[in-house]
Amino acid sequence: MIDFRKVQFLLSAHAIGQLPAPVYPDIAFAGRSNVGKSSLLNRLVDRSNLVKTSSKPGKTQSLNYFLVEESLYLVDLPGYGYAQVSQQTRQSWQGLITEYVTTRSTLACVVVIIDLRHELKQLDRELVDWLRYLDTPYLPVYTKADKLSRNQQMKNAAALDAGLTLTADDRIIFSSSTGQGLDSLRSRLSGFARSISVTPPGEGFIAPI
Ligand SMILES: Nc1nc2c(ncn2[C@@H]2O[C@H](COP(=O)(O)OP(=O)(O)OP(=O)(O)O)[C@@H](O)[C@H]2O)c(=O)[nH]1
Ligand SMILES: [Mg+2]
Repeated sequence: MIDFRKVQFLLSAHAIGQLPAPVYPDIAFAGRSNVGKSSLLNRLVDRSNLVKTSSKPGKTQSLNYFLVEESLYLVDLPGYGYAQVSQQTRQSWQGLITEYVTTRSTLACVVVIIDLRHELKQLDRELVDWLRYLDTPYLPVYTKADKLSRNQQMKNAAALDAGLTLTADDRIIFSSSTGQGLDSLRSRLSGFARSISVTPPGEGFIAPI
């Protein structure tokens, strides 16, 4: 399994042209603004503050790349569905994410992070439908589980599963606060990372003379 703790910040991309060379698989983290994407990333890599989090929505505004163990990129995406930013800003985020997901050939998985406390939101549904349509691998993660009793967790997860037409095996119940679901998350993401082949740096095609 990949050691997610061997991680370093690489770069922040505000345009597709700024992405790093596709020499490792990408795992991207998507979800509504303030759902806990950056917190999940910090828990995944076992750092309290590698990725900046905030109680105010709209914190992450670019594609933030982290490199794990010279083997994998983790990509923190800006959140969607936050009404307090201007229409123009929202559309430029949306445009960047759309272009990223549709063109990044080494995208191994989009982790779709959903708040376990709430009913399924239309934007979450649309994201999952869109990823299915594109045939892009994705992993739903229901987060903030620590805010609910075990009973309520099961009840809410079943409702989200039904809304997304998933079974319990297809998703993970998670908490960044307690670490619930962390082992499953790491092992599923290791599997996704192995599922696509990329050309590692230094092993590019050499033209015959
Ligand atoms: N109790 C609890 N709080 C959480 C959890 N995950 C995130 N939070 C809190 O939710 C708030 C938002 O977390 P972030 O990780 O910054 O959310 P984000 O999705 O990256 O937000 P944007 O970058 O603004 O889109 C913060 O106050 C976190 O402390 C969790 O699993 N449990
Ligand atoms: Mg964030």
